[in-house]
Amino acid sequence: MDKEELKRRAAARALDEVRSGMKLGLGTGSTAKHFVELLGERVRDGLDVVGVPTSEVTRADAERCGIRLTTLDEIDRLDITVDGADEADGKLDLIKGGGGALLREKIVAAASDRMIVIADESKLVDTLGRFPLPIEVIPFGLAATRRALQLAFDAAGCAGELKLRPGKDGHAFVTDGGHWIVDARLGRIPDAPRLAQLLSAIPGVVEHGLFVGMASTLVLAGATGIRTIERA
Ligand SMILES: O=C(CO)[C@H](O)[C@H](O)COP(=O)(O)O
Repeated sequence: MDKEELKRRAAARALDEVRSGMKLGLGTGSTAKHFVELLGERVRDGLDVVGVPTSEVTRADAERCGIRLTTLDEIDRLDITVDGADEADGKLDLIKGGGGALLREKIVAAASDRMIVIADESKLVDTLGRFPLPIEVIPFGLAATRRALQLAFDAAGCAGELKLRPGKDGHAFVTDGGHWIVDARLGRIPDAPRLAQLLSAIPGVVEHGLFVGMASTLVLAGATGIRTIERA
């Protein structure tokens, strides 16, 4: 089956959890975009929800689909965030940020009672790390931040090359928050919670793409059907 069809099926399954009156976090990426489009169809049929987008791209998509939007300055908590992931393991820890929206995605997920992750089954891995780990950094002092990152990788039992993410214009990719992203090719992250802690302690790191203990449900679509994994 076509991968886009699998992503849409996972998105449709997450939509089953949505009720009128809910406040929703709207993720970023090609899978989350399916959710926004399907949600838009339901809104046109009368579903009353309000959303907080996790990127300017998702904001534009949601507006185009007629979804009412708000901000985390106007409301306290969200009922559910629905977002994609670059990788997920069996404990529901994630790598996110392939689309560069990890900072807003993490802020929105942290403000949500539930985070439902939607993906095709190729995103499920035994150990995180095959997908390069996105790390959002401040441009100032980048070389010092890179050295601190390598020390953190050593301390967490992993190693790998760091690459500044290029943008379309050949310069560095700039996030919605005005920062840069370095992608760490680690191959294998043996202890994601430990690495997450070490990365969060580096002054030049704004946020990193390890989402540890945040997802409540993982919806995986495969050729044989939908599998749902709940946090233990
Ligand atoms: O974290 C993300 C964006 O920052 C996305 O959720 C992640 O990259 C997955 O994207 P896709 O659904 O296109 O595979």
